[in-house]
Amino acid sequence: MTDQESLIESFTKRIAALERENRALAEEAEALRMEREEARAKLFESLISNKKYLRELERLKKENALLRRMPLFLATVIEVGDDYVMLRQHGNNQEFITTAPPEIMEKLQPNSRVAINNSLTIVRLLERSVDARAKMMELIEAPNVTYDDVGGLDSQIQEIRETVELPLTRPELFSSIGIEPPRGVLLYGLPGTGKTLLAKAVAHHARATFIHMSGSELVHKFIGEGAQLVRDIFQMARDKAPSIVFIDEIDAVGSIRTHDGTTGSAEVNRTMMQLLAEMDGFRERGDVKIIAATNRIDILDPALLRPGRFDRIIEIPMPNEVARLKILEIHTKKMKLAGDVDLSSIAKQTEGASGAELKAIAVEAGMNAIRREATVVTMEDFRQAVKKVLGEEEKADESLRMFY
Ligand SMILES: Nc1ncnc2c1ncn2[C@@H]1O[C@H](COP(=O)(O)OP(=O)(O)OP(=O)(O)O)[C@@H](O)[C@H]1O
Repeated sequence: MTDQESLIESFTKRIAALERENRALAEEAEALRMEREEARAKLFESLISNKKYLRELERLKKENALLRRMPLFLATVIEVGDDYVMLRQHGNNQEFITTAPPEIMEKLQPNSRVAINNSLTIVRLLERSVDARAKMMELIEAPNVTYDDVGGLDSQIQEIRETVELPLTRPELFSSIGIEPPRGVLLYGLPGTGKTLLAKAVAHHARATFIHMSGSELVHKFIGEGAQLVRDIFQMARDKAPSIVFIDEIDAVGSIRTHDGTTGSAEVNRTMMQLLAEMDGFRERGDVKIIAATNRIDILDPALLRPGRFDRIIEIPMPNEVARLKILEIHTKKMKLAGDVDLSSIAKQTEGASGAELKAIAVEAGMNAIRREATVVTMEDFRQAVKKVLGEEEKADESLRMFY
């Protein structure tokens, strides 16, 4: 082969290779073009569906706004399942099963309060009311206070055991004898004498839920909501039964002074009427008991004291010397006391001190020891504590005298 011929042959091969390469590139370009077309078609499709979704969203928003404007009803959640909610409607107490949008559903819990529309669908979770209710009451499953923590109230403990504890723990005793179990008691006495403590101890021994509501908070903090809150509290007591509803400062709700004809008094009266209705509705439900407490039995509305409302009215007295010693022993049980500490002599010197003040004396004596960086509490720590706790009160009394 001549040089020229071999040159031609090599060119021909090169041309054939370039042609193959060219074809491959053209095929690749075609595939890319197809892919781009497909992507463009998909984009177009999603733009259309996006528009459709936006329109649907707009429609749902309008519908939602409309639903929110329509009168809504109140209900309390009883049970939450995976895809259902059981509610009890306020007012008619009807129970039913419904659903809620996922964002509400995940926040629902038993006892949440919700707004429902005409078709009984949940449209809102009412956070504020629930918060208010949670703030105003203390709920303890079974308080860890026992009768041993209560000093000097033996006969009162005995009475409250018969009227509150026994009907909760042994209801059959009452039904077999054929008498109606007591529904509740009223404790009255000066501040700090152990009324709350005693109520908690009963709840402990009866293994009952302790629901604490403050009469004065009910009236002063939750203006306009009192009656509803009373209803809610008793509903919760029924849900958490066996339970004890402890109404502290009941005089704030049920005092004779609340009948002065003002708007405020009408509101307090409504709360009081609701309370009486709840108490009267208790006849058949043996597993919810009421313990009410007051420092001012003298101003209590006679309607509350009428027979049949409270089964016993129990006085919680100021502790005498024996009781004061018992209370001091209770509150110094865990303290390291020096050999010279004579609790009986402290009990003698503290005439007129309440249980709460005796506790304050024990705590203050402990603080004195800590301040001295000592490891035991001495009689001198107690002497100073008595002076501080009871002395300050005298000073306070003196300053009050200016107003007499
Ligand atoms: N009899 C008592 N035995 C032991 N501790 C007591 C006694 N009385 C009061 N205390 C102590 O004082 C604290 C306050 O008492 P508590 O709240 O029970 O009084 P209260 O009668 O309910 O007062 P208030 O009428 O002001 O509500 C108790 O937690 C307890 O530590």
